[in-house]
Amino acid sequence: MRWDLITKKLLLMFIMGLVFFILTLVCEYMSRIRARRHTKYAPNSVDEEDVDVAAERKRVLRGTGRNDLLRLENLTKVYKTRKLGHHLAVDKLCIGVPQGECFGLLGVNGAGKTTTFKMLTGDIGPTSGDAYLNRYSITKDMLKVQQSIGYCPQFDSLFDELTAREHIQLYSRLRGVPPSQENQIVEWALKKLNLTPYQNRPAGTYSGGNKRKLSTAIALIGHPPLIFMDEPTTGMDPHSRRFLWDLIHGLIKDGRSIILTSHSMEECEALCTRLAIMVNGTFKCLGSIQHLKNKFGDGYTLTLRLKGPDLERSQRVARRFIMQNFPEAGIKECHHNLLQFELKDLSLSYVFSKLEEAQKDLNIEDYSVCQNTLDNVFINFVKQQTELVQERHDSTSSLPTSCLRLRPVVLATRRSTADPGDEELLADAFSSDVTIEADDEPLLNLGGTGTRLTLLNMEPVT
Ligand SMILES: Nc1ncnc2c1ncn2[C@@H]1O[C@H](COP(=O)(O)OP(=O)(O)OP(=O)(O)O)[C@@H](O)[C@H]1O
Repeated sequence: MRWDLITKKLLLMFIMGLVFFILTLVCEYMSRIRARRHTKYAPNSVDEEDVDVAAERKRVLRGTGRNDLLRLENLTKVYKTRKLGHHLAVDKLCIGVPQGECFGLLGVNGAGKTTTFKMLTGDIGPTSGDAYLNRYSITKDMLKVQQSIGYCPQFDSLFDELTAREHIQLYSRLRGVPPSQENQIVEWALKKLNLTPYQNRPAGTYSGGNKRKLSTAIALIGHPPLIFMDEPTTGMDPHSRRFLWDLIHGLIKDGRSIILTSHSMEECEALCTRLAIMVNGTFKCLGSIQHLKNKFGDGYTLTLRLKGPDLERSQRVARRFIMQNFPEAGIKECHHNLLQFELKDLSLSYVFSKLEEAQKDLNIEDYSVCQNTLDNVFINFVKQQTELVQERHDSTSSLPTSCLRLRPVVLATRRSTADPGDEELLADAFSSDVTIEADDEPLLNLGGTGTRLTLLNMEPVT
């Protein structure tokens, strides 16, 4: 009788276990199907990528870059968010970075730079693909990888109460510096980053620039062969910036490799041996600065500022004139009284003579013709990111979808200090440097200003 009861209970437990197991399998299957349905893959597939990016992919995957210090093989990250489902932040990156190279990662807010760093430093795991540092895999030997890297994160992760000296001591111990060498390392780091005058002050009292210096000092402890620097000069004055650039040059000469993200072309020109521009998690171009300038920086940008009571009409007339006289011209910007065109294969004298002739008839206030630089190349690539972000936002909100460019009309800062002037600032920033965060309510990140505004409503720009 008792055995009967025990057998029944065991049978019941087994059946419950089986049901639970089947339910788990069903849930897992459903979530995979949902993931596949919701994951937004970048429109630019590997087949359509730039020849230099494709060549690097081939080189890395063929194994020719086996001796590179850092190797990324199809590194991919998909974030899972409540509002947007699955969001592809980094898409099959392939790159090899040899010893002694400073590699620049450029891209607007939200391009996927920090996510790439986070995967390489073990902050988050990749969804697929792998990366190797000194042949150690980030998916299998993260501890070994972490021993060989230094990381200066985008946001200083410092303890307000600790001094610079205490920070360096702390991280020296964490990195396993022998006690006999600790003092020497601390003095070296303080001197190297010009922090000696502040060594005994709590880090909470430092200026933004000195905090960045301390974060850099921490990244250098233990002499790592590879250092990740996420916007290292943000908040630094020009003098401190030059100082840090010299330091980075010294590190490269020493044979260390550096992966740097920056929003400054000038910084990349000063430091990077090669760079890649990242858009929507993929590389859009890759190579030395000179190569990218030669490849993408040709032609001119013609900017017209129009005047007159009927700007719409002036715009129509000006566009017709440009298309008739410079049929190869492509429109770049059309905003209020400003029109921008890209001109190729035209002599400057021809452009100027035509414009001088027509200046009055076209209601042109003033105009300029300038040679395209790497900045223009960057802005052109970056527009693709802004447009995709905008599309994503449109598809997840009830905002008007007919117009790509939108102007924010109701704003509130994250803090409760909404300033009416912000609206103008935001309208300006919106066309160039904007992120709508995927995991939060729509937020606009005003590049450089550090301001984050919540977007409550939008209206199409007419
Ligand atoms: N924890 C997260 N959950 C969901 N989505 C995220 C998360 N972190 C980042 N993202 C999204 O992934 C994309 C890439 O973000 P990432 O921070 O890597 O960009 P970034 O190029 O480093 O930008 P920034 O220049 O502002 O640092 C963005 O669309 C961002 O909204």
